[in-house]
Order: sequence, then C-alpha cells, then structure tokens
Amino acid sequence: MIGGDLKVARRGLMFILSSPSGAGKTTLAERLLEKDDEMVLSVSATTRQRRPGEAHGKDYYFVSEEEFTRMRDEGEFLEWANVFGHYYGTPRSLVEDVLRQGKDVLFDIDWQGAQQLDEVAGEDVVKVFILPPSREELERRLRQRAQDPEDVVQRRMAKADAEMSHWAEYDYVIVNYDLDESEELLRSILFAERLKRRRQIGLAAIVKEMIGEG
Ligand SMILES: Nc1ncnc2c1ncn2[C@@H]1O[C@H](COP(=O)(O)OP(=O)(O)OP(=O)(O)O)[C@@H](O)[C@H]1O
Ligand SMILES: Nc1nc2c(ncn2[C@@H]2O[C@H](COP(=O)(O)O)[C@@H](O)[C@H]2O)c(=O)[nH]1
Repeated sequence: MIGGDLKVARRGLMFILSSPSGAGKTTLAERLLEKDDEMVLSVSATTRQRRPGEAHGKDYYFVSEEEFTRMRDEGEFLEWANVFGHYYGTPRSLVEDVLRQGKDVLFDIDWQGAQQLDEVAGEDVVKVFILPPSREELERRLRQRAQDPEDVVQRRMAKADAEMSHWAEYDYVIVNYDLDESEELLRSILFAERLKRRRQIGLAAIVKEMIGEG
C-alpha cells in the first residue's frame, strides 16, 4: 500500500487495539482491514459462547475449556487471559507467519494481552487504546449492539472502569466520538508507525545503491 509496487522492505508490526467492551474496537478493526492488504487480523481462540452472526475461524475459534487448556499447555498461545469469566488466547502460528512476510498483525485484545505481547515482542508492538465519549454512550453502544443478554451488559459495564484504568499504558489514545474520524486517526497512526526508520529494513540497501559506499 505505502509505496505502491516499489515497496521498501519493512518489518511487520503488531498493532493492538484495546478498550472497554462496547467502545468500538471491533468495528474500527473491521474498517481498517477492509482497505488494507498489508494487515491481517489475529483471530483469537475463546471459550465464550458464539454471538448471533459470529463465525468460527473468522471472528473467533470457539473452543471448549478442555481444548483451550490443551492449546495453552502445549504453548500454542502467544498470550492468553481470563476476560469476563471466559478464556481468550492469541494463537502463535498466524502471528509468526504474517510477521515473517513483513506484514502487520491487528489484535483486538484486552490490557492483559497487551501487556504480555509488550513483554515478548517489545519493539514490534504498537498499542492503541480506544475510549468511549462517556459511560452513558458506552452503555448505549453495548445495548444497541443487541447481541448480549442484560446480565452480560451489566457485567461488562461493571468491568469498564478496570479496563479504562490501563489507558496510560498505551502509546496512543483515541476517544471514539465518530467512526469515520476515529478510523482516519487510526490509519494515520498505522502509516506513521510503518514509516519508522527502524521498521524500514530495506532502506539501507536503497541508500547504499544511490550514494555508493563512500
Ligand atoms: N463512534 C461510534 N458511534 C456510534 N456507535 C458506535 C461507534 N463506534 C462503535 N459503535 C457501535 O457500538 C457498538 C459496539 O462496538 P464494537 O462491537 O465494535 O465494540 P468493541 O469495543 O469491539 O466491544 P467488545 O470488546 O465487546 O468486542 C456497535 O454496535 C458499533 O456499531
Ligand atoms: N487477552 C486477550 N483478550 C482478548 C482476546 N480476544 C479478545 N479479547 C478481549 O476480550 C474482551 C471481550 O471480547 P468479546 O468479543 O467477548 O466482546 C475484549 O476486550 C477483547 O478485546 C485474546 O486473544 N486475548
């Protein structure tokens, strides 16, 4: 995408979106992916129930607790956490494959996962926190999504403060007032991060060819 066909070889990055449930990160992730062929979504495994419209292998790998435990114990996850009473984990293999191709991986994970990826992948990680405009708007969005029963909505609202208290651990923070504006801001962050000198590993060879060795 950047540089058209004549691309400078670059190191792929790990682009993490976190937010309290309902702030809009899944919607923003879908929008980012729609127009970007250099980024691939990390599809997590989870033990939670499938929501209407969700597909196995696209939104999540829906697995039993036994299967999740087996995957965890065999080291198949790059990170994993218990969120809202269910297990969620990032399968290692896709992430490693995509990064090896010099492409980026997009993660929709909570603060616990973001901390773990930071520990294992440090320099390759870019963390963005999405805040809702207000608590009232967060609750409205959770309800209008109309995919969770009332007790689940209540539980997620009760956990929103705990998730939001981690905002300062992130590199960037976007208050998601308007989807179009937030999408544009996210894309700006992504493009700037791709252009960081240390990620453009093909630059040295290009410059060497232009100016010679000395
Ligand atoms: N800026 C916005 N203005 C109005 N509605 C929005 C905005 N952003 C997202 N929404 C809506 O809010 C609802 C929740 O969004 P979404 O499912 O993307 O949240 P999420 O952060 O991924 O939640 P979860 O962590 O539970 O997966 C959706 O119905 C979405 O269309
Ligand atoms: N640490 C991880 N958190 C994850 C992962 N996959 C999703 N999540 C987070 O869980 C909550 C709830 O998601 P929902 O789809 O049930 O609404 C949300 O904050 C996700 O970001 C994961 O692999 N690891």
